[in-house]
Amino acid sequence: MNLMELDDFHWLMDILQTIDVGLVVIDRHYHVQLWNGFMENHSGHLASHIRGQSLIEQFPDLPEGWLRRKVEEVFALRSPVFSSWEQRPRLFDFVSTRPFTGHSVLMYQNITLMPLLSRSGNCDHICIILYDVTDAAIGKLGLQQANQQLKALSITDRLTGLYNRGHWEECLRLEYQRYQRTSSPVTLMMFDIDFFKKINDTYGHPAGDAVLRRVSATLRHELRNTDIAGRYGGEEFGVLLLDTDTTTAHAVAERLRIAISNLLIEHEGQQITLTISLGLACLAKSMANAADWLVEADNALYHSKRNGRNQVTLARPAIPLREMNAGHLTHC
Ligand SMILES: Nc1nc2c(ncn2[C@@H]2O[C@H](COP(=O)(O)OP(=O)(O)OP(=O)(O)O)[C@@H](O)[C@H]2O)c(=O)[nH]1
Repeated sequence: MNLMELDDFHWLMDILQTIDVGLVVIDRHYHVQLWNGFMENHSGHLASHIRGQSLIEQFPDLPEGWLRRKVEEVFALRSPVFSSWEQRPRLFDFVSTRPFTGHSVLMYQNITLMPLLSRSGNCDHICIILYDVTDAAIGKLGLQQANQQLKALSITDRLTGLYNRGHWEECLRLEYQRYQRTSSPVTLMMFDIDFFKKINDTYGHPAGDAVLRRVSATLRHELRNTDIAGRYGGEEFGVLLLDTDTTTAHAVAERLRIAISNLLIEHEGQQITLTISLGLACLAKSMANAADWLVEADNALYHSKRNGRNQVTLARPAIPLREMNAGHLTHC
């Protein structure tokens, strides 16, 4: 090596040592041959101590199975392999201190595994290149989280926490379409608080809001996770009871009716009781679209209202469910 080449070599070594990227060279037995300054700083292991040692033994937390698969792939194909933080957040559990917030988090890493060929063309070593992409990853994750929160807000009714009308109607259309493919029973339950205007007028609007929140909480408590509940209007609610035929839907509706009629809502020293009227419509092939389905359930609900409130009616033909219990069960 002449003097010029020696200078070049020293510069290269300086660069490798100080570059803000992790560089590790391993042989076929996973023994470390090169460990640069970045790796020393973040791992706490000096190059002089780790050189010649097994990477796997020195770092028991490494994802060994994943690393071995990737390394063997690089040796076999003699071409680089890349893994982004989105596929696997990190190879080494290094802590990163974020410059702007001073907040410590585990470092997110992009990884490249590169085959190193000897002058005779053999591939007996691999270089692991490790990029600290923590800031980009945290930024992207934050954005994703903000987008999820925005989406949740855009489909949620502020007062009750149930789905808002727009999103719930979208679910109604999707369930209608799903039924065309699967024909599995699905029942729509619409209900409305009885004499809600009187509650507002007697106890005040904030008390009315408290009633709406409590009714929604009771509804959530009575439903299965798969049921889809939304606030349809002021004091009207819609629930899609999935995989539920008329008989089961009736049991759900009655349970809800009784639970609501048993509520005693305390608001600023006042005790409020209430009832609801319900309508059920099991989806049938004869219904031309989701709007038809909704009309059927709404008609059943208004039948309950006209018939004295605090009761359940099944659509087509409108039958109060008290009669169903007496043996007049009609399926739609
Ligand atoms: N507190 C409160 N009241 C609301 C809200 N949205 C709608 N309302 C009220 O709900 C009441 C609905 O009254 P009506 O449509 O006459 O129905 P109702 O008094 O429940 O009578 P029936 O449905 O026939 O039993 C109106 O007074 C609305 O102002 C809300 O978000 N909060």
